[in-house]
Amino acid sequence: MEGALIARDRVGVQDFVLLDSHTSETSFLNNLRKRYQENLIYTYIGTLLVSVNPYKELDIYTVTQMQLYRGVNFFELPPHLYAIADNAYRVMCSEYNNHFILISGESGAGKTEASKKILQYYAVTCPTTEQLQIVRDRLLLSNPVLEAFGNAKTLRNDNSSRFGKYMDIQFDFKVRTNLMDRY
Ligand SMILES: Nc1ncnc2c1ncn2[C@@H]1O[C@H](COP(=O)(O)OP(=O)(O)OP(=O)(O)O)[C@@H](O)[C@H]1O
Repeated sequence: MEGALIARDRVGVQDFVLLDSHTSETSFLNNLRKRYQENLIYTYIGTLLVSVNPYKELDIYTVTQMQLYRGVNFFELPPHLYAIADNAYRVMCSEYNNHFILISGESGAGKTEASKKILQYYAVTCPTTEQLQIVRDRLLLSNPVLEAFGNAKTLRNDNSSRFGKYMDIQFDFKVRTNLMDRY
């Protein structure tokens, strides 16, 4: 499964830095198009992740995929949001400092969906306790409430967020250190 996934991802280059003509816009777009046609929506530029909205459900957000990316070094697996999320978590744990993930793009690019997928990743893969599970469920359920009040249909996006979003996820140090060996 893992081998097939990695082989399938060898379409174009996984990292724009590896393009022969890395300063050419045409090569950049060709690589993006080639990968997109194979449903490979993620490509790195170093540690930055470029994403193209697939506008269809892809089977790349399963729990199996989450487990695959958990604790694995950034460049060992095909580019994915989960690699970004996992890397931020691991570096936070090892360096004892705050990290942020900045998601930007035009309306309809997929920012909101990406932020939800990152939350889901943390919900599934991070050490937890019974009490934390309640907070986690509330956090995930807060999205539909925010969207009910703050989203609207526009020409570009049927579910456009009409507000900026800042999410602050705080991890409990004790839980983290107690359960760190499981990570
Ligand atoms: N990874 C994805 N897989 C499948 N569909 C997606 C994905 N990302 C986005 N979409 C589709 O594209 C639509 C628009 O995405 P989203 O609302 O996340 O865009 P946005 O960048 O937050 O836009 P806005 O700035 O207008 O709020 C989603 O409602 C969903 O149908």
